[in-house]
Amino acid sequence: MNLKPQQYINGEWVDAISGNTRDIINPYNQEVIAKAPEGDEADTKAAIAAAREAFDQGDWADTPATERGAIVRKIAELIERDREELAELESLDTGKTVEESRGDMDDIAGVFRYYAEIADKNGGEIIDAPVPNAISKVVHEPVGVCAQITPWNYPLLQASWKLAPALATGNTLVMKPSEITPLTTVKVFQLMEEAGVPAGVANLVLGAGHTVGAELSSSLDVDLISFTGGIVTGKKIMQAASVNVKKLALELGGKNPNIIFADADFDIAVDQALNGVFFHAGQICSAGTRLIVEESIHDKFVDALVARVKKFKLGSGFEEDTQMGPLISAEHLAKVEAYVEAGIKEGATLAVGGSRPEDPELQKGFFYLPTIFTDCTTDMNVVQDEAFGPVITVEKFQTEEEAVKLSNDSIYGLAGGVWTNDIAKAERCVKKMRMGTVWINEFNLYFPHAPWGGYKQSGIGRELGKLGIEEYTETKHIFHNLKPAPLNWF
Ligand SMILES: NC(=O)c1ccc[n+]([C@@H]2O[C@H](COP(=O)([O-])OP(=O)(O)OC[C@H]3O[C@@H](n4cnc5c(N)ncnc54)[C@H](O)[C@@H]3O)[C@@H](O)[C@H]2O)c1
Ligand SMILES: C[N+](C)(C)CC=O
Repeated sequence: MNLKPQQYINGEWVDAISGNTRDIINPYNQEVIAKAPEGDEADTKAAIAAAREAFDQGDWADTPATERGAIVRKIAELIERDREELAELESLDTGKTVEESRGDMDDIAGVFRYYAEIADKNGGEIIDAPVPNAISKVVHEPVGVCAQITPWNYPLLQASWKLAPALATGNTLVMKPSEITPLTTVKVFQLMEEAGVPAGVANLVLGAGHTVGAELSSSLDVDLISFTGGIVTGKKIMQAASVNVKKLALELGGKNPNIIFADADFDIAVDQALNGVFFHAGQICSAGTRLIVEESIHDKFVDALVARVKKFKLGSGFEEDTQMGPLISAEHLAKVEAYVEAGIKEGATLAVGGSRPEDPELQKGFFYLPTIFTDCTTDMNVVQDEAFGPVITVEKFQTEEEAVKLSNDSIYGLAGGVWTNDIAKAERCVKKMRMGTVWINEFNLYFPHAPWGGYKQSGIGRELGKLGIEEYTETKHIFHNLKPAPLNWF
């Protein structure tokens, strides 16, 4: 690996002020692939000061949006140029297959391109004011200094959803990637420098959540915090951010229902139900881990899933025939194991999986077998809690109303799916499903043009699409009286 992970503060590549480092581990074999600086509060304060100075004294916010858009477009081109290197880094760091990482890199370049194109199409509007001799206009301005905190499962993809709109709209920023998967974010900051992002505009601090993340959340010099990660952390950030009433965007977890009606195309629904969960070993916020299957096809459907799951090829993300890689860390593996054990104790039936694989080749990695639980009911923790691993729970339903009711019985509201050939039924269901994204005869599809985010405890705000730009702008009303006159009241 050629990359030397460093922090990027005020246009300089630097180690941690403390000199501390953290080992970055390959989850496939536990080898140390890099040593990253372990920044802390001091590094974070320096990065915030640089971003503050660049916003308050620099030219970035006043740079014409077409010019900012051109730089964002250049970043997309550089990502496309270095696609293979980025994909391999992402797979080394996360364990996901290189094929998946290549797809991520294409999505990421697409996000930068999308925001490059709409950077200069966020103009204001003239209001028809209800008073004569006046001009009343609404303009959109950058929010200021943005803190951006990302998780380990889609490190660069989640970063791109924040970086591209923030830069396109003239903000300055400090990004903190997950401390265990910083590599592609470091690389993309190199590309941002090459693309011409001015010093101080985009800063990168590497380190832990309770130090770097907490400092970003509680700083009085940060105007907005955009966070993607777990619900527990999200709540802590929301509390810390109240110190100066920061603008807040939270993309949190999900426990996503996937409803299968008996009239769905059976083979397609089976195939997509598997894809909906087991990509990246289920470590996807929108994974369709909660299957809700019509009773009349339940047994046949589960049998078909189990038969397919037994043939999954687990292994290195760098081998072409690998379908599923390892989990991210020993700690996360232990969490998934505990979740499955708790499910068994609660009375769910293990249809397949439920342990680590025995294959000697896989013993050094954090592998867990794809797992399916049947006989599940909504009162079980295993149905309510996010496993964030390769585990499906299956519930049964008899009527459309029951299926919808089950799907909404959750503190989460990120995403959900419905499989049926009855168009009216599909539309009735998705209208009632309380989630930010709902797919009909599809699962887990996302693209830059459509907004992404959660209802209920899955978050606040939206990324992607035009709403993704709105997160990074303040709206100002300017009223200009062309014929001022005294009121003669006092
Ligand atoms: N809604 C979405 O689009 C989306 C996308 C990806 C992941 N997720 C969610 O992310 C979670 C998995 O990611 P994770 O384990 O990295 O989440 P996490 O909450 O543990 O960590 C996310 C980030 O927050 C930082 N952090 C931790 N404690 C912090 C604190 N006190 N203050 C500030 N920052 C802190 C971490 O260092 C990391 O960078 C899952 O719940 C998943 O559903 C959601
Ligand atoms: C938002 N998404 C689906 C790309 C990743 C969630 O973990």
